[in-house]
Amino acid sequence: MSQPLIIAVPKGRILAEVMPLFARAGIHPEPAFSDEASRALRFATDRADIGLIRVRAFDVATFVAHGAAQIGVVGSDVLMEFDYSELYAPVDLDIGHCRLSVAEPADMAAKDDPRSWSHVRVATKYPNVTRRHFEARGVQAECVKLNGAMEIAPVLGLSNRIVDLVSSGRTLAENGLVEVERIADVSARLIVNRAAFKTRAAQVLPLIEAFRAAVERKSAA
Ligand SMILES: Nc1ncnc2c1ncn2[C@@H]1O[C@H](COP(=O)(O)OP(=O)(O)OP(=O)(O)O)[C@@H](O)[C@H]1O
Ligand SMILES: O=P(O)(O)OC[C@H]1O[C@H](OP(=O)(O)OP(=O)(O)O)[C@H](O)[C@@H]1O
Repeated sequence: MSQPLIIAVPKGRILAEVMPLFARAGIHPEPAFSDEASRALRFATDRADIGLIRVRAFDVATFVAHGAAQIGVVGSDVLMEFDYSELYAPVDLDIGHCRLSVAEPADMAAKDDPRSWSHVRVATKYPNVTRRHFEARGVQAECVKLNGAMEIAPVLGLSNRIVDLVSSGRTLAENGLVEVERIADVSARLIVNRAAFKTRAAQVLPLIEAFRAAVERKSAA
């Protein structure tokens, strides 16, 4: 038999939504996979031809782009940030919905007009997306790279604005911030390494179809 395909899945918040999707696609991981306390990184499934690895959300794209895993599940926010040409994203999985937005302190927003900006200092986990977004409208963005807790940066003077994911808006509100511009809507995608897509088509294509059908079954339910 050929080598098992490796699917990279992000730990953290998407995992809970990924599990039912995998079940609908006919893939059942060993129990330790959904146990966040487990220290294992690699997991078997009930299919001998499919193994899973559980890695950080931003690293899923890197593992798949370099061919260390052939398939992955990752937010479109991560794909936008890395822009890897080695990745093909054939299926929108309709999970992990949120948006990537610019936010600033509420008192600043009350007197602010985004059309007047020429230079902004932004704390973000997404410096590439942020620079591209502002460049497209003639604004120079100076980015301070953080890996989390962006919302605390403005009040401490680290930046005057942030670019981060927003879902309910609760994190912004509890930190005195308001959303002033939406950069993109985000959802999780199935990604495939382009080389594996060609060289292992017999294994990869049925799996893409299984995930497509799993998403359709969910929206029909
Ligand atoms: N509030 C949210 N609502 C819905 N989806 C979200 C939300 N925040 C993040 N996501 C999606 O989940 C992915 C992983 O986010 P998560 O917050 O679990 O990562 P993280 O904890 O920052 O990851 P890590 O600690 O591994 O760097 C994001 O890339 C995004 O696509
Ligand atoms: O609009 P809300 O519903 O409040 O969601 C937005 C928050 O969710 C994400 O963080 P997460 O909770 O994943 O924690 P993190 O800072 O560890 O990434 C994101 O970075 C925001 O901080």
